[in-house]
Amino acid sequence: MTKLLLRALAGETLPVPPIWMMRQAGRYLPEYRATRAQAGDFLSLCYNPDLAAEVTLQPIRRFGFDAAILFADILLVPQALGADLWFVTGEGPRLSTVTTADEVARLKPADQIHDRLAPVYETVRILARELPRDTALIGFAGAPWTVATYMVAGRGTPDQGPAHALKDRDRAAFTALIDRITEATILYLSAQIEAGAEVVKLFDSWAGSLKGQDFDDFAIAPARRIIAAMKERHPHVPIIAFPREAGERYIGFARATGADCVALDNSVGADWAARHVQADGCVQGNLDPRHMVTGGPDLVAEAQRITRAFRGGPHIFNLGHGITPDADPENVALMIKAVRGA
Ligand SMILES: Cc1c2[nH]c(c1CCC(=O)O)Cc1[nH]c(c(CCC(=O)O)c1C)Cc1[nH]c(c(CCC(=O)O)c1C)Cc1[nH]c(c(C)c1CCC(=O)O)C2
Repeated sequence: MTKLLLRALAGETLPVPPIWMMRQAGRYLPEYRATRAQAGDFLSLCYNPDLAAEVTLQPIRRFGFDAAILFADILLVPQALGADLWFVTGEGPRLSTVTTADEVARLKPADQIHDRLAPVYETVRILARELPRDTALIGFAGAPWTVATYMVAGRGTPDQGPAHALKDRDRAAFTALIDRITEATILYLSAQIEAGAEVVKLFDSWAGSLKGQDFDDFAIAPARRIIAAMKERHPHVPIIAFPREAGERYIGFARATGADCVALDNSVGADWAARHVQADGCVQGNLDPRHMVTGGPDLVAEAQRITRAFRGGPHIFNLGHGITPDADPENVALMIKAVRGA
């Protein structure tokens, strides 16, 4: 029997949707915090294949999710392209910045990323061996726009202002940056698939800040290019695209990019998305991650409402964004029970 996640991605309408959670390996789990302490810090954990595989498996053991997502980070690609990367505890990522055509040109060629990323491929190989037979393995990368917002600003920003400024001031340099990330992403995802990833997901967390033609040029076009290259190299590997906060632009996104599934954030209504997005194929989402903190009957009611809203077509149950460190693991168990018993 094929894995539930792969059946949903192939377009099958299932009586009970497969379920997994963004950031399911993370700080809300005491066993994650212990393994991270053993690794020393977050990046050392990402580059330690045994420990990265261990934290990937922890939520599978505890909750029995239908999918595991490789433990790594979208910012490993900029680092492999030559940017300095470090994490400031309690604040988030910091990178050396790329803000001129010269600095873009000085990044490493895309085909030189593999030395740095080899430990990630090893993590995938370990997982492909060790996961339970019913659990699908998801690889991932950041989408070029989202990765570029961190490379230009050197950190996370509330409005992606620095990347918008570069795009508006020097569109050629910005486009060259997007192209370099796009090429690296194709090679990175292909290597993950060759190591054993069965599905890949593109995280465009800041897609919502692109408006009008910019959304077409920097959210749709790079995703379409990556997906076309992946379909040529690995035609049977499904691809999930997550253009977070795309709003109305979720409509037609799967057709425009070739994605097999569109992941929805929790700012769109499930009934609306069932009508306008699921009509084109599989969707993933979209419970507000706040419910993992607050729990109770509201959590159960919302999880069941979403499950029922998407019941008429292919659906993967997930949160609308990552689970937060203040979440209670008991609420995760409650969510799974609500969805599987809905
Ligand atoms: C924007 C982005 C990043 N990383 C990622 C995104 C896109 C998705 C999203 O919007 O959340 C994606 C990501 N990051 C991580 C994964 C692993 C797989 C998963 O469990 O989903 C994935 C898929 C681990 C992580 N990546 C990070 C953590 C927490 C680090 C820690 O243990 O201290 C984890 C588990 C750190 C990280 N990494 C990043 C930031 C901004 C931060 C700091 C914020 C935070 O602390 O939550 C960049």
